[in-house]
Amino acid sequence: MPAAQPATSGYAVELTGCTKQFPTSGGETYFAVRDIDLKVEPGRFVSIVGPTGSGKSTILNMAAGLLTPSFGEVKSFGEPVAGVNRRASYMFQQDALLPWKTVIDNVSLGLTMAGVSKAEAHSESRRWLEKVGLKNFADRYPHQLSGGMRKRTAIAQAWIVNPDILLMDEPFSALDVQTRQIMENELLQLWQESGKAVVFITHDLDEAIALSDEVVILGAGPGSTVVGSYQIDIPRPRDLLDIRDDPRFVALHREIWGRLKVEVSKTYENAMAEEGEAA
Ligand SMILES: Nc1ncnc2c1ncn2[C@@H]1O[C@H](COP(=O)(O)OP(=O)(O)OP(=O)(O)O)[C@@H](O)[C@H]1O
Repeated sequence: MPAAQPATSGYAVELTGCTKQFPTSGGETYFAVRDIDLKVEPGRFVSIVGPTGSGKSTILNMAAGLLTPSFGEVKSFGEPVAGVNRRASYMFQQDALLPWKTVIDNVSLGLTMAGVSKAEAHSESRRWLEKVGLKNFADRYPHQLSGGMRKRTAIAQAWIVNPDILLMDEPFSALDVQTRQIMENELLQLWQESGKAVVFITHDLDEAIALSDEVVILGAGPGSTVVGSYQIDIPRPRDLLDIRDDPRFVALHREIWGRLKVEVSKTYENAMAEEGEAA
């Protein structure tokens, strides 16, 4: 199995002064994010929350090495990220399961692509399928799974390669509320015993507070920047099914939402103004 690479010095993810601009169809430049500083220590769970279009996915893509910043620098464990960040696995909102492959072959993919034999990859996949409660579904195809089961498969697929960093872009947003809370609990259990860094994007402030050690807030775009960073000092282990009644959760939610709602309102007002101009 590919062992986790030795943790060299530095943060698991470190963005310094990162700006990303895109060309617009009118030949102008659009600043998605500006001067982003983000530091994620190894083993920490950090969520990024912000209004729609504030650049959350852009930041995650820069951490993954899928996008290069226009200005600034991205490092992972002290090394500049050039090309795909090999220390990280990525989990998208839409899972990346291959419909023509069984669950076990989907989970094995990262290992077989790394040159591990199919027998060994299957044996490791079975261990992971047991961990995520899918051991009796190894021979099913993705279309035969519920939404929660697909997410469990995607989690096993991302974790089996033993990355040091998990980059998760709204992984549970398509699930119903109950399944989502169960998946969040399962993710936390896996993460707690793993020592991996997680960067988690969500629109849902409840989810961000419940899961994280730190919640980072992005401001309204264009040219979004980090407008707040909050340490979530709710003790672990946490039971996510009851955490929303915890007085500390309620207090943190009030404080962070007080900041976030200003940015959400600005985004809404900007969108209305643009619609007005276009009319
Ligand atoms: N490849 C691209 N070309 C041009 N503009 C882009 C590109 N990718 C992103 N953008 C723009 O950059 C801004 C930030 O996009 P991004 O998807 O990172 O935001 P987000 O916060 O993840 O959005 P959402 O919450 O809606 O998922 C948006 O205005 C988007 O339209």
